[in-house]
Amino acid sequence: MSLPTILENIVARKYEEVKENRAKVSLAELEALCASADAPRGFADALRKRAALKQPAVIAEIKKASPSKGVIRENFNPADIAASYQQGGAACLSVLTDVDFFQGSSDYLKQARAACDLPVIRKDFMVDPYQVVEARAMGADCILLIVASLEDGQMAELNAVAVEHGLDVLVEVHDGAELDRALKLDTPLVGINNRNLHTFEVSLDTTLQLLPRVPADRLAVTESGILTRTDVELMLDNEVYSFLVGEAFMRAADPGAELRRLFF
Ligand SMILES: O=P(O)(O)OC[C@@H](O)[C@@H](O)c1c[nH]c2ccccc12
Repeated sequence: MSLPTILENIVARKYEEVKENRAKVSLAELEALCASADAPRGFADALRKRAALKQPAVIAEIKKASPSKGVIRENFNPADIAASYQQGGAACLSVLTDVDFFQGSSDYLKQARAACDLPVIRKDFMVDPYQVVEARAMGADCILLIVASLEDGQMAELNAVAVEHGLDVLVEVHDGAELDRALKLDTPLVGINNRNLHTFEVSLDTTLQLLPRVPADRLAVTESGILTRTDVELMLDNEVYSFLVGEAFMRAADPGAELRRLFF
């Protein structure tokens, strides 16, 4: 038997976390919180608007640490970073809410969203409809579905709950088989993760190889490992306008200024 990969460990922990959270706040209570939450800001629309003009549509990520890199940023104030990203020209934000592996928090998402006008994706490992409702209750505008960690039926259910709650969905793939499965969902945003979540290997070729197989009515978002102006130009030359970038910004003293420098 082979050892479980990090993705498998995270997903196993998520099922436990959902149980713990449900014992503290019931689904009915979450639904009530959704009713009083700020209206969704239109995550997919914000990206589409930029991409239609052939301008970079950047989802700027707020990430303190990751399993592959350890602590990425010490001076970590989500509200300041969010404001800086908006100044720098971001189209949307991504906030890690996973506590155990990424040192994230739902409070970070709330603080970041309150500090700007940008739509925000809850970056976490969704395995249960409870987490989708929780996402909307904390104010998220979009959720991530990672095909590598979900069955087809689960994905369809999570997607349906998201749509029902006014959330957009970014469905994330890493290879052709996952892309085929992702395309069964009726969602406009397809994320191509250049980082393999089982091995952590990063290659921008992942995006270039899968891109021809993304139908014209979907928006491809290249995710992970975008570090230099050369990386950005490679994507723009291939007509990829949507980007999800974390580390390159998080390591800069001024994350928004680094966004502007890399993209505009
Ligand atoms: O920091 P990077 O290499 O710019 O990557 C950002 C983002 O793509 C990455 O954090 C990510 C992509 N998919 C994920 C799924 C879970 C956690 C994190 C991720």
